[in-house]
Amino acid sequence: MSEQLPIEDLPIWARFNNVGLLDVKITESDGKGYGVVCQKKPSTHQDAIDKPILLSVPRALVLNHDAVREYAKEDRGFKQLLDAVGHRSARTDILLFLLVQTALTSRPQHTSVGIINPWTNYLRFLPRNVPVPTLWNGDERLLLRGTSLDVAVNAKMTALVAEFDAIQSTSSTIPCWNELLWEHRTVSLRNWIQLDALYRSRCLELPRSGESMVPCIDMINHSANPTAYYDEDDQDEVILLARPGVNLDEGQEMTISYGKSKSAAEMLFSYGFIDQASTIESLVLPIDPFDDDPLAKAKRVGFGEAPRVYLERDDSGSIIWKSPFAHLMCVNEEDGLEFRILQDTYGGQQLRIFWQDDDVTDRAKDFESILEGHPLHALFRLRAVIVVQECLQTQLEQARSYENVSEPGDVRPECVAAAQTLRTMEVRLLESGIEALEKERASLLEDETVVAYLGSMKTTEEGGDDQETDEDTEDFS
Ligand SMILES: C[S@@+](CC[C@H](N)C(=O)[O-])C[C@H]1O[C@@H](n2cnc3c(N)ncnc32)[C@H](O)[C@@H]1O
Repeated sequence: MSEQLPIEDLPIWARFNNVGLLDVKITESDGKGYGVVCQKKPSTHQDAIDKPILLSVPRALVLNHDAVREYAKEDRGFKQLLDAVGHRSARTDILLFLLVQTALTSRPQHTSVGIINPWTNYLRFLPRNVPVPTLWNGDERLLLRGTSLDVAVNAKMTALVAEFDAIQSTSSTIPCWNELLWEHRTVSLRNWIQLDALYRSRCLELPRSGESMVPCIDMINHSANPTAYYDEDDQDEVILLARPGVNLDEGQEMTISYGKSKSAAEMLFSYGFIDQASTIESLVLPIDPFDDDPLAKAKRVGFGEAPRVYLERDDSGSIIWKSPFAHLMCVNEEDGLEFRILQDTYGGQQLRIFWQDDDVTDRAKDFESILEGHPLHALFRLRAVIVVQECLQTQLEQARSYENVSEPGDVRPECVAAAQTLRTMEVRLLESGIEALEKERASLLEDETVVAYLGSMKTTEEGGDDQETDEDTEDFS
């Protein structure tokens, strides 16, 4: 990337591009990078007397999937690139656009491809370092061991490398793009990782236009008690407004909420910080089918998404958990589960999941409710409870084993602190989760269908093999 532009020059860029920095300025904010500060008590806007507009951005500057498609209509070269390596997701198309802008800022003089637009220069104002873990160094990422982000961040790094390699290998076969992007090493994997971090940490969910990057409004920081909010007005602009009842003073930092339902792990992953005042206590963990389950592969493929356990503490302090896959893991052919390969109309084959002879493939994500009407539901639930409890226990042991490990090598104190906060929050939730599951297990063991089932199993086993103990019988559940 070419040299970063000083934030003091942003008002000039804003004026050229019709961005209204009304009563606000963008400046350094203590420990949070840049921020938006109220310059004088906001004046009222003619169209909204009681809603002072603090910042307005023309729609033409909003960057989202539609904007990238529009840009491709004007720039045939970019369309060629997009057709060759894009159209995989909105995110990758937007990152591709930003990668090209990055290259254009340090364009070798003789290249002709690529059209300069307002984002080419805006990108030069954005911070090079975003504190998200994908931009932590290898030693810093080790700090995440024992947290739910360990696997997630490693998987993300692998995905970023694969995305970048695919773009490089295909686009280097197009001479003009090879010249701009690769011949002079204008962009690198580091740029791709930076752009991914910028996108994730600066994307806003606009009420009408959906996920978008909006210049200048993306300079506003988060608070659990925000003073401002953004909206889209009838003049086709994205605007920043003071929240009703908020009295802004000169010099006061404006803040918005980045969302109330994000976990600590999501906040750290997407934004690089954890605000304990606004995160919900929740956790997502991977879960693996039993090694000795002959249907393990079919269950994984048929389920159609990564098997997970979701754990959350709700507003009243109660623990809620959910894991449709754990329920699927715990039923088998003898319970009424079946997998069939069906031929589709195009001659292809499809793996379908059947439960009690009903095709439930399209409802697999809701396998917990599928089991609900069954007479042995309590027994299936008990099996799932045991599986999930074990999963939480393993994660808790891992988290604890890294609690007092001394920090490896070259690590920044802010990364140590963020990883520590995450681990502490996750340990607390895991402990509560295990306790709640223990109570549920005890109560299910008293359920009359479970008692009857376990009793019948015991009788059968005593008849067949005198060596079996009560404990073995219980484990079977
Ligand atoms: C949308 S940008 C906001 C502008 C940003 N501060 C900048 O320098 O460009 C989001 C980033 O700002 C920082 N940030 C925002 N709110 C924060 C907060 N409450 N505490 C710490 N960092 C914050 C984080 O680095 C986050 O990834």
